[in-house]
Amino acid sequence: MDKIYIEGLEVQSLIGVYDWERDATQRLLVDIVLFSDLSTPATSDDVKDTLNYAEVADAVTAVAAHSKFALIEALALAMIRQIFKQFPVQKITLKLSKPDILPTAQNVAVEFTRERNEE
Ligand SMILES: Nc1nc2c(c(=O)[nH]1)N=C([C@H](O)[C@@H](O)CO)CN2
Repeated sequence: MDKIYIEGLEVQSLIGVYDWERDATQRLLVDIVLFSDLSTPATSDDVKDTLNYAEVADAVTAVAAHSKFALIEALALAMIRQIFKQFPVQKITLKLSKPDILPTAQNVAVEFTRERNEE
């Protein structure tokens, strides 16, 4: 299956388990793989025939901005659900990173792969 990638998308969200995380938004990074047959847009050269990655990035950014989850797991799945709601994609892999949170680790992240109707 062909793929569209969105890598290192920076978003802001109110996220975290602890009280001190509930006052200000934090920087998160999102990596997304959209599994989609790209044969038609590759031939037509028309954005109407494909998943517009700019629109997907906007949708995910909005989910982050308007949510208040404790866990990055919950936010990641909410992002996947919104993509399935708005776009005709059959399968998604989404990795959500919280890179600024642990002083002794470069990154922490969760990753989900889901197919439409199995979230
Ligand atoms: N599996 C997870 N573990 C933890 C999370 C999380 O979202 N998923 N979050 C926290 C805190 O909010 C963390 O970011 C600060 O220690 C702890 N563990």
